Amino acid sequence: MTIDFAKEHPKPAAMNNAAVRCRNLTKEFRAGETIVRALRGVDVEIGYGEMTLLVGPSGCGKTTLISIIAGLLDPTDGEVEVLGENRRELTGTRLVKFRQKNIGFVFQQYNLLPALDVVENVSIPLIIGGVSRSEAKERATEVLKKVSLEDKIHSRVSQLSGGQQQRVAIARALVHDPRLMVCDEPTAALDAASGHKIMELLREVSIDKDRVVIVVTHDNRVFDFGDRVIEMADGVVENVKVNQPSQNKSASSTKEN
Ligand SMILES: Nc1ncnc2c1ncn2[C@@H]1O[C@H](COP(=O)(O)OP(=O)(O)OP(=O)(O)O)[C@@H](O)[C@H]1O
Repeated sequence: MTIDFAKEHPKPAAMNNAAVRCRNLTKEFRAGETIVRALRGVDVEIGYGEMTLLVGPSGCGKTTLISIIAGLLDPTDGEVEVLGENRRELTGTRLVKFRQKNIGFVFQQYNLLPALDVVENVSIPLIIGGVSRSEAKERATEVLKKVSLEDKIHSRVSQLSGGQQQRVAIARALVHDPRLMVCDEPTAALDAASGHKIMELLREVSIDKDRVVIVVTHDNRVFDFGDRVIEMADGVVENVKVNQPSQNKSASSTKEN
């Protein structure tokens, strides 16, 4: 059996300097006799220096798309170019090194290690990349200052609020200075004020001509933060909305969480 909801969708206009380009991207998962077409021909471009939101109903393929872009999943077919590299040519050790150098992934459930303190959690990507423990801790402390957690560096993650844990996860994704940050539902578990703070932080990260931030979200409270909002449905891109700069909200009135 094949689950498919084929529709015709126009190709978007080409961007001069895209950080991510997907052309006719497909992804199929096989579950026994059933093939699920999670992506059914995605055409999309994402620019540098922009915060891009990926929105759409549950099961429309958002996590699958960002997982392919971040090199965590292989596509079934189609073309993907990420930061100038053809994804097809990134395999094995090359792919692992590319990810370590260029990609920061923020998971919805944070995926922090409870046995380690905050600074140790944030140091992990550097230590895996071969940086000494002392230098890793120094650099992790610098990033934790940027996310306003310098007073929590020796706390256990279980002692932090949801918003603070999300900031630790963002610090961990940022610590190796990746050019591409991918965040899966970063505000889903947070109250409005904490969610605003997280989006403000991601916006600051995205304002860099060499950097890209992609945020998957269901959370319509944060839609105005995106420079570009890509709407997906049934495994394809349905619509791309470009927000005017004035529409991108400031969260100056946000409370401390
Ligand atoms: N490993 C897998 N094996 C089989 N089917 C999968 C797998 N991963 C995802 N799918 C299916 O692919 C489709 C797209 O899933 P995906 O997680 O990308 O959607 P999503 O838009 O991120 O959903 P949500 O917002 O609920 O996280 C769904 O039908 C899902 O059940």
